[in-house]
Amino acid sequence: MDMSNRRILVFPSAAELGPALARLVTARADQACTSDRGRFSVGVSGGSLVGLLSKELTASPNLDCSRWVVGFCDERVVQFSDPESTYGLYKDQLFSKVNIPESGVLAIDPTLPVQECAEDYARKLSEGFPGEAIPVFDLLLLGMGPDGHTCSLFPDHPLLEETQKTVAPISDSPKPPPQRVTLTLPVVNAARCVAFVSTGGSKAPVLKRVLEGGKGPVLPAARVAPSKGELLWLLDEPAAASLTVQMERPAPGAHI
Ligand SMILES: O=C1O[C@H](COP(=O)(O)O)[C@@H](O)[C@H](O)[C@H]1O
Repeated sequence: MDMSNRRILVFPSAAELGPALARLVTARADQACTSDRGRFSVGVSGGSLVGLLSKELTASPNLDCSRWVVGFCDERVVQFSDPESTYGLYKDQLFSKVNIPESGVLAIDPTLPVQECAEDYARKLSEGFPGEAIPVFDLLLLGMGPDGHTCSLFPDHPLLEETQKTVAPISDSPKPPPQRVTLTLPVVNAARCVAFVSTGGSKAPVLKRVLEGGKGPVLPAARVAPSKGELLWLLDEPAAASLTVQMERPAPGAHI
């Protein structure tokens, strides 16, 4: 796997990582909005990212999201009012506080059975990325669980081998809730930039395996390798504690 486009950026703590993440998102948004595309497409993940991203973006001065298209890297098939709903959390913490147009948020329909929900979300993505055989996001923001899963792509799961669908249903997620929809690896690896955000010492052992290799099957997060885009890992010191690979420690306020 070609790792020449991979950068590992380490910040003293999540408190320093957060503003750097916001600078990354806003810089990529400005770049995309002033390109021929005239808009910024970003895919967001759930879990710990929701709070961090929402806090930092809502604190960003003069944030203009009017030309953003937001998709979900994965989503739990539960009602939006359920605390497990990633959309529900972002709606409360981010979408309701910034000027993202409602039409710019590509959300699942949680009233559908999981298979139809995935098909419906795939159709929304296809309509949201007209003329693209596979949606090419400007930026995907990913998390990683302590088992090495990313999106809702879990270790040893057959969905890791999906090559045709852009969105897949999963009804046996080892992490609750069991029913979810997820972008597939071909979509993740087609993005212009993929940024993982991983913080805390509990992630250190899995990060070592994902970023440095080792025995055992390749974990889902280690299969993320954008074919033409960049791959960034934003870590805090506790998460990076066991790593011996080359890392960057950006100066405070630096653009990444
Ligand atoms: O279940 C999920 O977990 C992953 C990782 O979450 P984290 O809380 O460990 O950061 C997340 O990226 C994914 O979107 C979510 O559905």
